[in-house]
Amino acid sequence: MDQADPQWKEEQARADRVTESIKRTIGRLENEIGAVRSEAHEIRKHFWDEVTVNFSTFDDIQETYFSMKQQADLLAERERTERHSAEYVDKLKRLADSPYFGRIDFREQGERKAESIYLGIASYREEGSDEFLVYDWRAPVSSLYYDYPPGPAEYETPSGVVSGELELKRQFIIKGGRIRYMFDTGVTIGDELLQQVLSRTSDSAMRSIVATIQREQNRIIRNDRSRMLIVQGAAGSGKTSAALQRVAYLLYRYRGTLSSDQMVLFSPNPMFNSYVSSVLPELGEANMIQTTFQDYLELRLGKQFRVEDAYDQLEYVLTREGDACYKTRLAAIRFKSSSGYLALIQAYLRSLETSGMMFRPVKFRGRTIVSASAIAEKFYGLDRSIRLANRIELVKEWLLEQVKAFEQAQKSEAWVEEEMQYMNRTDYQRAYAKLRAKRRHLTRATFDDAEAERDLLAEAIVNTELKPVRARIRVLRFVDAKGLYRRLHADPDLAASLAQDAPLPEEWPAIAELTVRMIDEGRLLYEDATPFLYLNERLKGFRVNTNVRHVLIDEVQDYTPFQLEFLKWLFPRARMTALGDMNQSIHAQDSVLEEGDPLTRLYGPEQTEWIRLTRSYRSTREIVEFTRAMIEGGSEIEPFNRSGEKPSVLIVHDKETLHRRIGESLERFMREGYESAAVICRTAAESEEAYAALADKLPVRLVTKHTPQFEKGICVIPAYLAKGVEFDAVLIYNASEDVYARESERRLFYTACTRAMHALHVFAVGRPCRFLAEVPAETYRLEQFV
Ligand SMILES: Nc1ncnc2c1ncn2[C@@H]1O[C@H](COP(=O)(O)OP(=O)(O)OP(=O)(O)O)[C@@H](O)[C@H]1O
Repeated sequence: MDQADPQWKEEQARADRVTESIKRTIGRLENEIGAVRSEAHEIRKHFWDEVTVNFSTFDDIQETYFSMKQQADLLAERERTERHSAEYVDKLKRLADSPYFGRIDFREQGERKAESIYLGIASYREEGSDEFLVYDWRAPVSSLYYDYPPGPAEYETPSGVVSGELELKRQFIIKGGRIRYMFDTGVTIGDELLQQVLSRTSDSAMRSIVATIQREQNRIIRNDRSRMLIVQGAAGSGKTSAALQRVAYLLYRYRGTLSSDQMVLFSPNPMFNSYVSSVLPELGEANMIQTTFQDYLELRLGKQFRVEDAYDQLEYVLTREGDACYKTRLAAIRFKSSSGYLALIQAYLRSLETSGMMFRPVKFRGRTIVSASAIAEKFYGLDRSIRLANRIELVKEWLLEQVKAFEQAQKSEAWVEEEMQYMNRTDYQRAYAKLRAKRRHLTRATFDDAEAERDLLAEAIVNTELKPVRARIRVLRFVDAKGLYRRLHADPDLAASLAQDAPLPEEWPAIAELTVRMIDEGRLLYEDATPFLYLNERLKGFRVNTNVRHVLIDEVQDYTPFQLEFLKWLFPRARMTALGDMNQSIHAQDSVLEEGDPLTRLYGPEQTEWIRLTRSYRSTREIVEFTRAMIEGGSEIEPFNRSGEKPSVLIVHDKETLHRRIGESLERFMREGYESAAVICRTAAESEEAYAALADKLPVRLVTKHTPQFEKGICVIPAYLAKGVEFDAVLIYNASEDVYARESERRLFYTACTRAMHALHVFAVGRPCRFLAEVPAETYRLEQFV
């Protein structure tokens, strides 16, 4: 449709009316905010004038308290009103620029006339009017827009299903109040608009997809039945986008009972956090909590061990093939990430209920207050039906009592006498004042009594000195989780006797030896971090977070069954949304998305729902046709109909030519107006090499695991850090057969190539790797440079 069309004119006239109305409301609200702000200012200024302060009697104190509280409440109320109105004004300003993106005409069954419903990022109606000029995209009726082409349609409301006929579906792009594009859609929604949206160059960050959400994505966004929602979707199929829209939807659907700090998104790395952080604010919502699993591990284990991170583990796998322990390490990663190892640890925990617990003695100044064996005796003397963690709690109380008895006995020890001699006057008086406060019956006369005085001071000294002992007991330091984990590896019979259902891998003796060596060096390998933490928490009682109601895990294929089990324990009141693509699992372990389906087992099939996404929106048809040929089952991936140039495979014979050609491609991409390009490398070391070769000719940035911010421009990045993000143009640094030599790197390579939106250049020094050899020749252009 073009601007001369009478319908276009009609729509523009309506858009003008709506924007004018919104602007009027903004003006009115801004005045109101001004008034409330100055009222709050006045309250603050005259706060004490309005408060009667009198502390003479109990009644006066009470009155003072109430009058202060009244003033404070008044102030808080004004501040709240101001904040809410300001937030609403921000939302309205966005609406004034682009009030809506869709219109549906829906005729409800039994009605003669259809109602026109306009959809935008928030609802809007004029004050005093019942008519919604704009409906929030999350309102029940709005789902018609996403779910149906014109024809019979229905939508769910809290009070039941509403059926009828969708007579029109129209899409708009409105900017600055002007309609830029307008389409009526036929069969599927959004194709034309989606074309528009997808063909532009990338911003520095991810955007909301509110105007073009697809039907399958809408199922993810509005799903509020299942405890566990698993989304298995092809690269670029909109998993992350749908997850973020889902957060916005849930905040709307459960407004008043659900807030953004009750939702947590687990991201693959900190840079990804910054990449997605503007989507929710763009929709006028506050961001959920964003974190990484690594952050959590560091927080919990960082004091006890030097914990290897996921990237160092991956770098090891990719670069240290010649290492003496390489095979052992690979076997360790595979086994320790499996459900079999989880079962082994669970069997170990069960066995500890009857025997084998390890404790550390409670000591003070080199003397044992309670020995490890006495603790064990107490522990196993307790009723065996009590859970491990509860028994440990009881032992804790018992130990504190033992320390109390010990404290009494210590008062007459020589060291106490000695300490007393060294006490200066201030310490002395302070100790006395403290004791006096504690024991109100203490009188001056008692203090004069030398014997009593000595006794009291001795008590104070012993008490202070024993504080750290009690603190250690309270944090359960007497439970030797490290020793227990070590023993599982050090005692060859133990693991074998526990692993009855799932046999140990044949490399177990070597794995066990490696783990013991690491623990003795104060180190914990990444594959041991979560299992160790799991054992520790199950023994000591999980520190759970009951506030969180929704946990979203992106790139779930890179999690182990352990980590997922862990998150389930950690957030006992949360629903989980797990999004992933098994073709993008980059670690050496089996992916949870395929290995015996541990994801479904987590909450059981009744509470679990799977949604599959097969359409890829990120890349052009040509790029999808090229990349999908690299993976098994790739033919199921459907490209969205958007064309671009064919990917290029460029073969060079030396690094010098490689760097020159990469430089030329990059210059061309920038000339063509691409805003972001990435030279994707296999490892951190290769990234450094590429960066060193390119940095003096081009404005490139090197991305490392510490890079916090996603920015546009050109970057050099290892493949595993490019997970989840996208670039207008991607250049694979060196896809030669000696670089990507192993079958196990297929998915890493695929992940790297699928980051490209519009252009993909794959370089290879010498013969290209096997993954390229398998791709049909007609899907790419081959260039050779001598
Ligand atoms: N319905 C949609 N409308 C417009 N753009 C979309 C839609 N769905 C996805 N996209 C775009 O496709 C690109 C890929 O989306 P997203 O990153 O969410 O996919 P993903 O499945 O998480 O990808 P990956 O697994 O490869 O990281 C993004 O640019 C996103 O904006």
